[in-house]
This record gives sequence, C-alpha cells and structure tokens, in this order.
Amino acid sequence: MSIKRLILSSPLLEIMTSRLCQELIENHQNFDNSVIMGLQPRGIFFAERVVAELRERTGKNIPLGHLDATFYRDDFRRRDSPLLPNKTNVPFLIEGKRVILIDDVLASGRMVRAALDAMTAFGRPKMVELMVLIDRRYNRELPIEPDYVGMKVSTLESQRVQVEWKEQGFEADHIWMVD
Ligand SMILES: O=P(O)(O)OC[C@H]1O[C@H](OP(=O)(O)OP(=O)(O)O)[C@H](O)[C@@H]1O
Ligand SMILES: O=c1cc[nH]c(=O)[nH]1
Repeated sequence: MSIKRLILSSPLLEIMTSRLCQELIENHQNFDNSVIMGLQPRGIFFAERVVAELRERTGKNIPLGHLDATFYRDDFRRRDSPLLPNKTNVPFLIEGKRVILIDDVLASGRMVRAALDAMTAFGRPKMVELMVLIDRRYNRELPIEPDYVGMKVSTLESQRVQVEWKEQGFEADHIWMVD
C-alpha cells in the first residue's frame, strides 16, 4: 500500500508563487524581450498562474506558450504502453527571446532536456531559464539545474511527487509525496 504525505498546499503555494514572480521581476524587469513556456501537461497550470500574477504586478501581458515534449522524450519508444501527446500551442517565435520554461516537478531532468529539443521548432532563443515548483534535487540524471525553485525536496528514486491542480478538477491544489 502506498503512503501519501501532503508537502505543499495553500496558502504556502500562493506565497511561493509570489516570491518566484518577484525573482522574475528582479531579473527580467520590464519583460520586453521575455516569453514564458509552460510544459505540458501540468506545468501549464503553474505557468498560467505565474503569468496572471505578473500581469497583476507589472501590467504586462507576457506571451505564454504551451509546449509538449512527449515525442522528444528519450523513452518515447521504450514504454510498454504508447505515450499520448498533449497540445502544443506556441503562437509566437522565440528567436532572440529570453524564454522562461516552467514545469511543476524537476527530477531526472529528462523532460526538460526533451523540452529544450522541442523548443528548437520555434526559433533560437537568446537564453532559456528554468522555473520549477518542486525540485527533487537528488534525483537528477542529467546536468540540468533550475534558475527559480519553489521548494527543494529530498526524495528516494522510488518515491514520487504527485501534483494536483484545481484547474484539473481537484477540489484544491495539493502536492503529495507518495512512498
Ligand atoms: O525530471 P523528470 O524525471 O523528467 O520528471 C519531471 C517531469 O515528470 C512529470 O511529467 P510526467 O508525469 O508526464 O512524466 P513522467 O511520466 O516521466 O513522470 C512532471 O510534470 C515533469 O514534466
Ligand atoms: O516525482 C515525480 C517525478 C517525475 N514526475 C513527477 O510528476 N513526479
């Protein structure tokens, strides 16, 4: 039987999101050359919240794309059951832009590696930064590190971080550690 422990929920989640937005404002200032990419499937919900809070704080509507990296994953052909793609919706070019890539969880780094590949279809960015809500910092398998982190968690490889967003139909936002 698996054991589920709550590691993050409201109001700390909102406080964290606010802090991450502050860090973005400090580094991107007027956001004139910046765009945001939310990684499908659950990174887009976090990215949408960041964009909404930045809009409130700065009055800027920062372009937001939804990026799906399913077919760029290195285990794409290795799974027993087929991987189902999500929608990519990037209605702008990232040529010369400062891209802020946003996902919910970073563990091995393989999804972010795939996302960097998927992104090349939209141009050559000036730079790419990575924001994650949860960093499973001891589970990395590739040399990928986030620039903006909500919470660092120490986890065993066998454990899993499960993210539930209200936007998916859950009654509240909950981030669980599952043993
Ligand atoms: O750093 P990684 O090890 O790639 O894990 C992080 C990714 O895993 C999750 O996605 P998803 O549940 O779709 O992927 P998974 O089946 O590999 O966990 C999560 O939303 C991240 O995108
Ligand atoms: O713990 C993990 C690892 C990868 N992806 C998740 O969503 N959670």
